[in-house]
Amino acid sequence: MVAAAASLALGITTEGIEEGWYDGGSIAFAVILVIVVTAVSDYRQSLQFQNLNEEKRNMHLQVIRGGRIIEISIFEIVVGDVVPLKIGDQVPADGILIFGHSLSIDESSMTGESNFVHKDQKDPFLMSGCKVADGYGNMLVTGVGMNTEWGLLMASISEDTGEETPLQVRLNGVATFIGIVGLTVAFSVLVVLLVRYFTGHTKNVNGDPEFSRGKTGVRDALNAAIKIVTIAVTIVVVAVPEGLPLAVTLTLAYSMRKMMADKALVRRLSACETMGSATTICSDKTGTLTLNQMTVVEANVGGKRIDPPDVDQLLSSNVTYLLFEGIAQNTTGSVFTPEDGGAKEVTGSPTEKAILSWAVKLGMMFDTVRSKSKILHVTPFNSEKKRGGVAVQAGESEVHIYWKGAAEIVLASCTKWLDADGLVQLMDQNQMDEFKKVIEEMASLSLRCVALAYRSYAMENIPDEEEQRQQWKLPEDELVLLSIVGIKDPCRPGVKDAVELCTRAGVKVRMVTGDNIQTAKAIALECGILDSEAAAAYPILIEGRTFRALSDAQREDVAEKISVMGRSSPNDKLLLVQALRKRGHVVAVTGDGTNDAPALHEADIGLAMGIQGTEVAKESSDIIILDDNFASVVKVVRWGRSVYANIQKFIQFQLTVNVAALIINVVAAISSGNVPLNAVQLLWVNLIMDTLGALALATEPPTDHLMLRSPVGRREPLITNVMWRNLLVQALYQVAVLLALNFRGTSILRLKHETSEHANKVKNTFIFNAFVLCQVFNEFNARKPDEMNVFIGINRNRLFMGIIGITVLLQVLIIEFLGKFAKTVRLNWKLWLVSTAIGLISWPLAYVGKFIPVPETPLHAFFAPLSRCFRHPSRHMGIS
Ligand SMILES: Nc1ncnc2c1ncn2[C@@H]1O[C@H](COP(=O)(O)OP(=O)(O)OP(=O)(O)O)[C@@H](O)[C@H]1O
Ligand SMILES: [Ca+2]
Repeated sequence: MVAAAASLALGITTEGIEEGWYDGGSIAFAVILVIVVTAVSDYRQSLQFQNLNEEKRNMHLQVIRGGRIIEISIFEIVVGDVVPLKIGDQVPADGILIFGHSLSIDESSMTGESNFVHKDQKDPFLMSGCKVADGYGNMLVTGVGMNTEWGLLMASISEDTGEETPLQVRLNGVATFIGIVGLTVAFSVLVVLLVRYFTGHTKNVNGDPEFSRGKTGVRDALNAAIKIVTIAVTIVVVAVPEGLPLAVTLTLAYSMRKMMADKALVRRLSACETMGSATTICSDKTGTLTLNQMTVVEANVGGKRIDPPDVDQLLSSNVTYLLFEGIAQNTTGSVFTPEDGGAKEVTGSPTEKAILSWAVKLGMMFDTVRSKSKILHVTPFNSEKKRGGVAVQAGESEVHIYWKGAAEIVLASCTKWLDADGLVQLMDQNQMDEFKKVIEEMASLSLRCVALAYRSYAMENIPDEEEQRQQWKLPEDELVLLSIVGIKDPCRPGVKDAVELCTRAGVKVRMVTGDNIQTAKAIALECGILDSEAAAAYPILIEGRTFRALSDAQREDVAEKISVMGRSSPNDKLLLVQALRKRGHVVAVTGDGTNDAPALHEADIGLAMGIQGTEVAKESSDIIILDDNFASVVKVVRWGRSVYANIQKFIQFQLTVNVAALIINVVAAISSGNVPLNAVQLLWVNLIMDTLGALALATEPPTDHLMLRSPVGRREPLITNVMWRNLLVQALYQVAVLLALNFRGTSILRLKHETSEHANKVKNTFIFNAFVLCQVFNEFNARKPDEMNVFIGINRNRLFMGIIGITVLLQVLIIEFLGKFAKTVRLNWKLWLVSTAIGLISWPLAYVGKFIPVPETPLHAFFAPLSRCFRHPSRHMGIS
């Protein structure tokens, strides 16, 4: 802009207002164009991010209206709604607790203190934005939106989306490096040109020196000096790759938007690109690899295998009474019976729903059973303990304690069992083995096993005081086994293919599940995580507690081999992630539960489940998988790789232009004192390669090719050897052709018979045109740095074609009609043809160039010893 203003002022004073404004005007215009295009695309990006943020805040939750549980968006919640809360939920509005058990709330987001606050009748106030740390309950909404504490808090904080991703940081490094090279070169050119001019070494068209002391006026000298400065400034502008950050934001924003359609909501921008370099995925089983549509298909009650229709004949009423009471009271789900006699609606977590539906089929009347007894105390289910219990008052002084949870864990606490006639039998070793066999059989059918047990307890042993009762721990020994149920949760269709895709892409898939190890194995075999029964041995198949017991070093060794971890607690997941990361893996982890938060946090990319995931898990995650599907996780990998690849394409394209433009201008400036590409032309080239190039290359959709190579991991350099090769081949070609034209152009182009001034103009215009066309054709090459056919899928990328079209159109306009601004002259059709041919050659050249083998070791590794040589002595000196 300074150069523009200076040359505008000078132009007008020297050549008059009519003619003189062209020079400065066109520079100003070019600069303004660059600024406008950049600003517009920046603005569009920020709009998109806003939409995504809106989407991020749009939580779905369940509320009770008219006794019925319905699902609504958080924006639709109103005062008077009753909201059921369970562990991991975020309190969606301000409200008061109307009933609850062991409910404790993490108010750290409001108060900043991270201790849990117990909520009951004495302290029933719930503030929106807080998390449920334990227990469950119902709250009545009393305030929403801006009328809540949270709303007030949020209004005072504006969200910060200006974070820089690791890729951006790395790119800034590259950009700074290129910028410094550009500055150095520009400065050298400036010095050389100034020296040459003022020592009278430059000749005008007539062959006389342009400057001779005493003869040349101050104004002419100043004019020339400004021109030289303008050239230097332009070289800087060309060299500084300001399009790089733009390309990153463009790619990320484009991918984010497209990923939404692929059911992945990106919470942290950098996760997109990190996901591309993931080397392993630790996936949940339930809901991610399976459908999370659970149904009880096997059941063993009273030691007998039963099917719903003939319960009455098989089981005594005593058994069904205990069973139903245990199921109806020891649950966070519910059954709603519509008044008009429609089908019963069962709600709750999938496991709960399966068990409730099964009991309903057996004839359980949910409301009736619930009203018969009173809940005294609850120990909610969590993934750590893998069981949940409840104490209910059954009679005057009798208390029943029910437990429900992971089958073999509950079974281990049983000392008796209830037979089909309702008689309590002692659990001898034989019977124990019998039940274990039942569980194993169910598990090998890939069923999730849940055991139900109970015990009687005397009322007087339970603390009377409400407060003491809160501290009271439900007894969990000497249980009487009631039933073992096997719940089927089918494998998701498409998961097998997704796993295979990952394996081919060099990304190892590991299953980490809270489920029984046999169940886990059966599902892993089904979806291809384990390829054979034989492979399913320690340590490929491992139980959480075995892994937990290892030493840190052993754990690292074992972690790499693990394919399936069964009966894991959320902490085991964390240990696994830590071990893998220590081994240099880039780890992606999926999680749903509240206790998964640490593992999600620790992982390079934490993926939370959108449907089953708790708010806490979502908040610790980087990406939310909206449909809980493993296949979507794999799509995220694909997108991540595409982000990385697109940036690489753009860098290759841009560096080629940079290197070529710099070399040409520097060589020409130093040898002849003139540059073939002037300021306006260079600005135009800059626009093509920075802004338009970013637009064209950043939005390449991902291809399957991306999933055929191994992940880049943590250490691979941004500019690979393959890219250097492609880049150098093209840059050398361009430099050779254009320099030949620059020095021998008049004879090569048969311009001998023209006046030398015109010949020079035609020559320079031709060089400019050929240079731009080289870039246009090379833009195609940049699409596929490592594939032979650079045109695959080109018709699907409309934006790319559009931008190429616009670039060519503008180039024609500039040469043919805007010659005054760009200092060009019209070219005849022959010259157009020749310059197109020069550009076209870059296609076969790129093809042939790809046969040049490149070393595996990254280029900078060769320089490493060199730079170490330089660094060591100085360090030595520093010490002494
Ligand atoms: N609501 C529940 N009540 C009692 N027991 C349950 C309940 N839900 C699950 N279980 C038992 O706990 C076990 C593991 O639960 P956990 O929450 O750790 O795993 P998950 O998160 O469901 O599975 P994954 O880790 O594969 O996603 C299940 O195998 C089941 O036996
Ligand atoms: Ca889980």
